[in-house]
Amino acid sequence: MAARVVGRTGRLAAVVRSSAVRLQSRLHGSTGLRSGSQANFFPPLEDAMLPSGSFNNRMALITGGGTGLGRAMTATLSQLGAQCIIASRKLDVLQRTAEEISSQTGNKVHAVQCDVRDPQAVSQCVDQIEALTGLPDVIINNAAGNFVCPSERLSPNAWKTITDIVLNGTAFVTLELGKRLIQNQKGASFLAITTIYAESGSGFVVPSASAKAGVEALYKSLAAEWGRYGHRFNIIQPGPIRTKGAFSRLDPTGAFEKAMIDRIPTGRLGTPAEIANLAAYVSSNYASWMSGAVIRFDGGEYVSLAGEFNELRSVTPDQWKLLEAMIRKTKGS
Ligand SMILES: CC/C=C\C/C=C\C=C\C(=O)SCCNC(=O)CCNC(=O)[C@H](O)C(C)(C)COP(=O)(O)OP(=O)(O)OC[C@H]1O[C@@H](n2cnc3c(N)ncnc32)[C@H](O)[C@@H]1OP(=O)(O)O
Ligand SMILES: NC(=O)C1=CN([C@@H]2O[C@H](COP(=O)(O)OP(=O)(O)OC[C@H]3O[C@@H](n4cnc5c(N)ncnc54)[C@H](OP(=O)(O)O)[C@@H]3O)[C@@H](O)[C@H]2O)C=CC1
Repeated sequence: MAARVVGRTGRLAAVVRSSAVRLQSRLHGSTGLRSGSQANFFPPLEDAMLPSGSFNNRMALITGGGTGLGRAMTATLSQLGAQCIIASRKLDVLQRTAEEISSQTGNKVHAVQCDVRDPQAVSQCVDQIEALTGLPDVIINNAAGNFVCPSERLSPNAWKTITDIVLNGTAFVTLELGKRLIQNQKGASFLAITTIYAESGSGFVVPSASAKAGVEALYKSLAAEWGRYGHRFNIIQPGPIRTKGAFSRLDPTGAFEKAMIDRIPTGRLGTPAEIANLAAYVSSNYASWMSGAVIRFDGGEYVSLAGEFNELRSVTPDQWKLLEAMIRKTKGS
């Protein structure tokens, strides 16, 4: 009798395992099955969400605003009436983006060259901003550097490069602007763009994970300390959103993208316009009671990766009947 039960259990386990493997391989195959079906429930909306004019007479600084997600945030804020300043290392890229967005929205976008790793350059950049627009009402710390690399291959300078851009760069920009805003008794909204693995840590992007975790500690700390000066500090943790900057350094072959989509419950990547809408809301006066918030914006990827039993998604209804019967048959421990 015991042998029969054990035999049957073993066969069932094998059936469940092989069916899960089949399903997994279908999901990871080129058809992109889950992104083709589940994603239909969650279509991305691309229009600006807030009422037009929500940022009239407001100045916004977006670091790394020339490309990718920073560019999308700049476009949305500009469309909503803000005068934007975008700052990063490549002036030609910034100028091109500034002209394109200005010509579409009719609102001025200024391009200012700045390497956020250099505190002197940051101070000069803020001088320039003060001369151009006055101190900003909205600051989005979006600039970052990253690449996948086994930690044993990282040189000291590789570590320093990423942590300097992400943690020190964010700190230099935030402290320089914060001090001047405090001196001028002007309130402001500060937003930092981190990542879902700032919370969990992640192998193969260890300098980025460490620095982004530091940025989160910085912003949560200042939310508590500088509310008295009229400053709000919030954090958005995006999940994967296709940009050239991120995907060329984190998924250079394109092989990883399918696996990411397969584990995201909403069945697709995010879009730059979606994060731009969230950033606009957090930076707007509609969110004036929001400070110290950490907003995960990832289509459900984080919880999908974390849950011990989430792989059971691949068990079929027939297999569940068998599993349930086995569980119900169990008496005692
Ligand atoms: C698929 C997406 C899913 C999820 C995404 C989740 C999170 C995403 C987070 C992000 O931050 S994505 C944004 C990514 N964007 C960027 O990185 C844009 C800016 N990046 C750069 O400019 C470069 O990539 C940079 C970060 C390397 C900085 O450029 P810089 O010119 O200042 O540095 P160097 O080229 O001189 O390199 C410095 C140092 O690092 C070593 N190094 C560079 N690349 C690698 C590598 N791929 N692997 C290992 N080491 C690398 C380089 O050799 C230098 O060290 P040494 O001097 O040689 O010791
Ligand atoms: N795309 C994604 O899937 C995800 C992105 N993120 C975060 O979103 C943000 C935007 O990333 P994304 O748009 O994808 O990638 P991009 O590579 O397009 O953006 C990074 C920006 O940072 C700027 N930058 C890099 N180094 C410096 C520096 N030393 N000084 C000033 N600016 C610098 C770059 O401009 P330049 O080269 O001109 O200096 C670039 O515009 C980052 O904070 C990233 O960590 C988080 C999770 C997921």
